[in-house]
Amino acid sequence: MAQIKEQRILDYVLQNAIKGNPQNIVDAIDKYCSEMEWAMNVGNEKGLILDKIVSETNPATVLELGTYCGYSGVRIAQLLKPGACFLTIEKNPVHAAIAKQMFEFAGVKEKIQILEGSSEEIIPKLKSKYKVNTFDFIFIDHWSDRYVPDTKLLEECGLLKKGSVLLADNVVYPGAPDFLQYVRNCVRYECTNYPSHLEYSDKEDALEKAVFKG
Ligand SMILES: O=C(NC/C=C/[C@H]1O[C@@H](n2cnc(C(F)(F)F)c2)[C@H](O)[C@@H]1O)c1cc([N+](=O)[O-])cc(O)c1O
Ligand SMILES: [Mg+2]
Repeated sequence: MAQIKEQRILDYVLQNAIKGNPQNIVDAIDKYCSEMEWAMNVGNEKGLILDKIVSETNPATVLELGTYCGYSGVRIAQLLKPGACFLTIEKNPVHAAIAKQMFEFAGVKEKIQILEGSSEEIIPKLKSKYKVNTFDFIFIDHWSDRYVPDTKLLEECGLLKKGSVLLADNVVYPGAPDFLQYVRNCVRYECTNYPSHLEYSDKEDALEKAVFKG
């Protein structure tokens, strides 16, 4: 038995999913986490909402905060047009190593770059070090107490442009009340709530979309 849950999820995928088939890998993670061990992947119910919003946005530049095992990274990467730039920030080196292997197995490693470190240290360097101008789509799925400070940091660093789409997971459970309060009361965002359920659970949860108005 692998020593940590995230390694067991990766092992299950490597042994049971079809290499180079992103959707099959996503389905395998969902099967393992619904039948064997719960894990904090966005899951399929919220994942289908994520897919729809990514497809509608058709982003050329994507940022994800909170890679974890790479589940949402694989979901998003398979929807991106050729040449799109996808950066994902992960603070935990063990999670980053697992996600890297997940992306390799899924065949999306050329589409997505894992940046290891904290958001507060990496976001200010994105323009200079990673040649990013602005992001078309940002998926926020890290610690909920970082949602507001990181959103403000993205604004301050000039990484948002008119029409940039921010999509935040878990705004109901575990909850991000200060984020909802911030984006819903700020004239610079147009917000939409997408009620759903917590992954692999019947608990209520929701995604919040906040479009930056410039
Ligand atoms: O805690 C949850 N998510 C936190 C997610 C955390 C993941 O994001 C990474 N991170 C931390 N900082 C950064 C950055 F980017 F700042 F560097 C990245 C952490 O190392 C971890 O891999 C969660 C919890 C529940 N739940 O039901 O408890 C359900 C969910 O869907 C969840 O996402
Ligand atoms: Mg989440």
